[in-house]
Amino acid sequence: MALLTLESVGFESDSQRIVSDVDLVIETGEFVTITGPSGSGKSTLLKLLASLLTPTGGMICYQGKDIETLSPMLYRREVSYCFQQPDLFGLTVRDNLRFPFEIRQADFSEEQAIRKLQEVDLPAAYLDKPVTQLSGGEKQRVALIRHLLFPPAVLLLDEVTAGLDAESKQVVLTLIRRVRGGGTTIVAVTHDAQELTEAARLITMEEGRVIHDESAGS
Ligand SMILES: Nc1ncnc2c1ncn2[C@@H]1O[C@H](COP(=O)(O)OP(=O)(O)OP(=O)(O)O)[C@@H](O)[C@H]1O
Repeated sequence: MALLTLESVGFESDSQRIVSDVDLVIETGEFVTITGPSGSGKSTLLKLLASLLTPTGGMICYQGKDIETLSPMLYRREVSYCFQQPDLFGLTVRDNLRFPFEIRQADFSEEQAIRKLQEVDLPAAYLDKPVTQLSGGEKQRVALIRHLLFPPAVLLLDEVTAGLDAESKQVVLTLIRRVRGGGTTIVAVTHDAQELTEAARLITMEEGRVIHDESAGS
């Protein structure tokens, strides 16, 4: 089933065309990677999908509905965007993992939070660790599990393994595989060769346009 549909999507800023005429259909459960040279518009396309930017041309539909007509809060629960730089807030890991419960007006489950920490090889004691004491790789692991405590329908990953140490990268890739196995649709911007081999569909961008769109093995 078509989950996300892009029709002639474009984005201009200061009269500069950053994304031009992108037509794509992303089906439920797909794992798509977007690659291409620096400055080719990959992150901008992902931010358009996340509704963090609004297309200046064309339309993006989620389950057949123009995303501009959907509640931003509800859309962001369904379609979760992870930044390259982990966007942690508050004082501790607990503050971050409590957030997804708060926005759903649900009681915080320490057990669920600890289980998620363990999924990314972090011990239960990390719950009360100050975020300032985490390494870059640990911050990214916490940022990712914050997005996954309540699994989204679509996970948008913006170079989440870039700059990570080897151990964190493997932990993150294992997590992404598990998320994929759970049926979440994944769209990942990456330059990383290993991450690229994980995907079933590879989209290449150049100068704001999609120049290749192929399924693995095709
Ligand atoms: N809001 C904006 N206003 C003006 N220019 C922008 C804006 N966002 C991005 N750009 C420019 O658009 C181009 C594409 O940026 P984008 O970050 O999408 O590229 P990218 O393919 O993700 O690059 P990289 O691989 O280096 O992260 C760049 O030249 C960037 O400077």
